[in-house]
Amino acid sequence: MKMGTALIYDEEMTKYKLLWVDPVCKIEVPERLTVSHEALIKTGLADRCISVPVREATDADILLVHSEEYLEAVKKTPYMTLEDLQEFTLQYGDVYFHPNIYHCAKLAAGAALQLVDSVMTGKVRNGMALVRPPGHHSMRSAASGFCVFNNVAIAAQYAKQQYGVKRVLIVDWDVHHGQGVQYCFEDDPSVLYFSWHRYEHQKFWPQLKESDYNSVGKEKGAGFNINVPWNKVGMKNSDYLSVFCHILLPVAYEFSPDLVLVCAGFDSAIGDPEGEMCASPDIFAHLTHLLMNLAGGKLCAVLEGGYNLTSLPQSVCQTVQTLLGDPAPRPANLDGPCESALESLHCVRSAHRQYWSCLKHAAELPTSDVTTKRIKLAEEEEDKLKKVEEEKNAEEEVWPEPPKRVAPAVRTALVLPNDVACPDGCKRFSSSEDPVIVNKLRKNFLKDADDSDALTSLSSLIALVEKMERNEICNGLALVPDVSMAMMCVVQHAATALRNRVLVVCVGDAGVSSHGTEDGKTLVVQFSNREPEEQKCKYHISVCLKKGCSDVSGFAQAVLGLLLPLGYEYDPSLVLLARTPDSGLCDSVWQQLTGLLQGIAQGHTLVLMQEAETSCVGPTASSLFGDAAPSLGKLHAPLPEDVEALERLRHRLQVDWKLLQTTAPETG
Ligand SMILES: CC(O)(O)NCCCCNCCCN
Ligand SMILES: [Zn+2]
Repeated sequence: MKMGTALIYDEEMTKYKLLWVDPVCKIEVPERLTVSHEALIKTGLADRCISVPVREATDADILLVHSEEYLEAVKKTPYMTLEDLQEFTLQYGDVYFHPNIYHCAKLAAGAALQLVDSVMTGKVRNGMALVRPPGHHSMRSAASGFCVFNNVAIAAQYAKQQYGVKRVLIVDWDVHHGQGVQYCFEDDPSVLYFSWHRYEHQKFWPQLKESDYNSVGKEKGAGFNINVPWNKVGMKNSDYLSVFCHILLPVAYEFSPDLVLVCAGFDSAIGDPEGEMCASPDIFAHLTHLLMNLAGGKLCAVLEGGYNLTSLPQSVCQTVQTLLGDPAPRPANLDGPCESALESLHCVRSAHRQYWSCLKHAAELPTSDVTTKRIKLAEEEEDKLKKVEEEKNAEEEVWPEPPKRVAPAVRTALVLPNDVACPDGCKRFSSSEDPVIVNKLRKNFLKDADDSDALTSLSSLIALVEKMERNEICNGLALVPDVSMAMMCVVQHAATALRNRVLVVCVGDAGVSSHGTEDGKTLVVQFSNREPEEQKCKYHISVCLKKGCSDVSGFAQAVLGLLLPLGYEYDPSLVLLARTPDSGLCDSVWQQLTGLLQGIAQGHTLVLMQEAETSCVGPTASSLFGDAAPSLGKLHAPLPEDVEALERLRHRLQVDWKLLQTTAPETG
């Protein structure tokens, strides 16, 4: 059952603004909210959401995070004169007050609480709250960075108190460090806070030492605070996806949260005057998708920053459209993370290797910090030159409108033997016996050409692939007599008919054809417990796990840290996911895999299973249909030999596949 997506917005939160001259604060304008909401309406996305009203956070709600003296002080601001407001503002940094901002700050925090209520009571699956003032900089007794109350921190404490939530993941993709959130939870192991942020070696606001990668949390909270500093501007989609695949997702799956809160700031998108990054708005479709199979899909996104009135609404729409379950657009040319991002990736992974078993084998920090210093000096030289360059063209950033994301008329089609029931919501699919297809199949594939039910299922399969190629059907599942033959048949058809590439993911020991791997039309990634003979080529990758796919955490780490980056970089037009009965894969892991892979190829995932596996039809169909996969629960440590094998494999493949890199190449 697909539950809906909540949208929380109230125009009252547009009714405060900067009343005096302050160049730092002038970008935080009411139009940020109106253009975002209007875009959701214009695109028809708002109508597809469940509108949930805001409410005012109560004093008790606010006191979950803030001190009484701070709350009492803010309570006085509605009655202040302009001079008093300016006076009051001076005690804080990079923030402004207004007679109506206290009211709006209660609504912003209340909106986040309404979102938590809607998700935790099962009224909706996920949702987004469009709010201002933002929250993640505000601290126990201080406003900061346009923030008055810490909306997301309050929501996390509220979820724990009201719903007994054990573990909350907070993902902060805003381009600024949410120091307020870090301070609130740094000794709290029940809240994992992840933030990336423009840092430039502490030169960028709020210029805190504790925003660096070595602030990992304190006491019991050690390991539960992850800072990814961007020491350069211009970070792109590859940089963001690399950090998700090699830091956030492996740790998030090990942590296994009961609820995911997103500090959804969009100043990390291209065109933003604060971030000066180069990631395109559609990247937020992928970031959102990659989080949607955690916590059984319970995801609350709360707006933080975002100051470019063109990229902000585009990014908001990309996020909401993904929450609604629409397929993500294909990621434009991912060319691998930049050197500075790799440096940060390496530092973060090594700072956290002692806390997370998935990072256990991350490379050590560069021993001599001479290296880091040398890199820094080189970077500073380079930056000075670049700064001149940037001044010139900062304002003229242009980027293409994100591509239209049309959800096909039919989401999931199933090719099943007649005696197998079709799960509700999905469409049973069988093709009209197209003589052309039938003859080709007879000639090329079928040993005994009169094997009619093989013929039927294969010709239906081909017809289904063609409908997916025409985007008339999003994804599909086929129960076939022979998985290897069906795979070869689809791959051969795809190689000729489909304009584009096919990613073949094979779980278990089915014989896999290497057709198309020599010229890159096909990328095969096979998971099994059999030691591969020598690695065939760049496009035929065998992942050997000691216990095959039956070891949940080993398999999960292989999917997150190897398969996903490969799939994103390869950027196929079809994902063929085949499993054989010997795979040893449990349903929930299989559903996670099926869910995650739908972020690739615009969701065109075709699952092939042996006819005997009828018990797996239901779980597979629900994942293909867009239901969130069940949580895997806390992951124990993967087998050391598996982690080492994965690290070796990743190290060898990263020469060809840039998104597999996790450390900066040894600088000469
Ligand atoms: C919610 C938020 O994270 O977007 N607030 C950003 C506050 C920025 C403060 N000024 C920085 C001055 C350097 N340009
Ligand atoms: Zn920000």
